[in-house]
Amino acid sequence: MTFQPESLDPEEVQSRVDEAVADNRVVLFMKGNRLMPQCGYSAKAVDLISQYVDEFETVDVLPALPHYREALKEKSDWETIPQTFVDGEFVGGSDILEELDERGELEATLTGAN
Ligand SMILES: N[C@@H](CCC(=O)N[C@@H](CS)C(=O)NCC(=O)O)C(=O)O
Repeated sequence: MTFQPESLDPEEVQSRVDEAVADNRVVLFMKGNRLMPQCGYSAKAVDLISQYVDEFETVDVLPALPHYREALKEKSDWETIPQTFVDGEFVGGSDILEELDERGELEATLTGAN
């Protein structure tokens, strides 16, 4: 059987991004998935988030990378992957997650705890 990559057009990707951000408190757009990240930055973001929340959504951008890059940039004004959104708001990539963690602010950012 031949493997057929998923074919996604820009509008489909835009609505997947909108829905993922709207429907999940914490969502990480990444390369690969939680179990098999395909980029060190995505792996770092998974590790940082997993310290504080068990349940979070991940979206693999690799099946349509150029479309996801554009759709995400529209929302976040951020050029690179990974991208984390919490409660509908863009939080950052892996460096920003790390900075928040070093300042002791990541848990509260992810959980809404004060
Ligand atoms: N410093 C960035 C690193 C992220 C990064 O440089 N990502 C690269 C490699 S995964 C990227 O998105 N490149 C553009 C692309 O692949 O479209 C962060 O804080 O997240």
